[in-house]
Amino acid sequence: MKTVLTQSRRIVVKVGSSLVTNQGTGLDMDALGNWAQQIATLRTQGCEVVLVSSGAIAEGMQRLGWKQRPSAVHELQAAAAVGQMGLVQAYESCFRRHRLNAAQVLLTHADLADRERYLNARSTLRTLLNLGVIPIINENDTVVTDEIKFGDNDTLGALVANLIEADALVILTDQDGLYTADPRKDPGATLISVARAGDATLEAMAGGAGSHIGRGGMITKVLAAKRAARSGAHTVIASGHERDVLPRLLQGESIGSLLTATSLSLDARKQWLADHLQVSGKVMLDAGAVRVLRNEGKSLLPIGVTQVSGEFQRGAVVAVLDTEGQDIARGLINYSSAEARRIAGKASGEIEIILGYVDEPELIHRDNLVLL
Ligand SMILES: Nc1ncnc2c1ncn2[C@@H]1O[C@H](COP(=O)(O)OP(=O)(O)O)[C@@H](O)[C@H]1O
Ligand SMILES: N[C@@H](CCC(=O)OP(=O)(O)O)C(=O)O
Repeated sequence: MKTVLTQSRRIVVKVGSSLVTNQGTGLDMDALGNWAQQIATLRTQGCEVVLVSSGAIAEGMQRLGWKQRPSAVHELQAAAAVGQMGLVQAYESCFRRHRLNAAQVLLTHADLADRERYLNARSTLRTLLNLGVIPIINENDTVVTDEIKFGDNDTLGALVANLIEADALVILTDQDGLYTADPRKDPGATLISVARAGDATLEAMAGGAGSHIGRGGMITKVLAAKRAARSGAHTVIASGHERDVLPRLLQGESIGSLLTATSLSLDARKQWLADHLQVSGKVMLDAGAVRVLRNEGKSLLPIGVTQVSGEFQRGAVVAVLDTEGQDIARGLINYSSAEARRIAGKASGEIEIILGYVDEPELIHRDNLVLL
């Protein structure tokens, strides 16, 4: 299992409230500074990192002088709004020391369930990563109610891993990893070092939050690993206090609990593509394009497309039809419907002349295409 994370080029790191706020006593600047330094190291090694950070509510409570976590949702939302200020300020100054820009991204469940907002979030995050910026994500607590809440940032971390097709999700917490039982309650509990993400026995071991600071506990981390595995991402649950935990993990060291995605990343991504997304448009192919897609496993080029229907944006999932109109594949398309109509039937070399720019020479890359 040593090599699993060494191949990671894009990772999501999630840090929990108890870590970020030193068990609710205020932002732990040393810890934040440490993670920023580790992330800066990963960037110099060519690894893209998205940080999902909790702690807004805990920090807000601290700033407002509240000793007890309120149960009223609007009070929690108010605390989050206050605390988020401190959180981003702190990260901003930590990353500045490494000459890295950070960006605040606040998301809700509805943003990732809605096709257009999902695509917008995805392109923004990809653009930030291309620009070398570190996106710092939290749930947009101000606008969410219980029904549309992620509720815990472990789930949000997994959805972000799906969104950006990350290779790994690293969940840093206040324990060394997943134990056979909650170590706060069972001193005999032992650490699980490797398991398969989605293994049902893990769910039975994982309990809720052991403190009043964190929300989800271990169960949401185990479920997040299962969800992240759907797009091929492996998950590590480890202690955020472990020295240089991120670079060491990416060097292949075994730290904490590794929950592996079973299928190959590409296969899993295709499965996820086939299973999880609605089709927003259709492209019809000529016989030659059908042949190369089916028999040679190639990418779909605009020249093989005879018709484009539906309205969609770049990155949408579209159905691919043969000459008879039969659904033969689906894939993530590199151009919007308006652009695709203009370049349909044209050679890839002509894309720039027609559109004035080229996003990709393929209409759908073979890695983003699944045959049905
Ligand atoms: N099987 C388990 N292994 C480890 N920790 C567990 C387990 N079951 C429950 N826990 C509890 O989960 C807590 C971590 O979750 P949480 O408090 O939500 O942290 P975070 O703020 O990092 O998300 C641990 O402190 C621990 O008490
Ligand atoms: N958006 C909330 C997240 C709460 C949460 O999920 O906490 P945790 O279980 O520590 O990851 C906050 O920033 O306080």
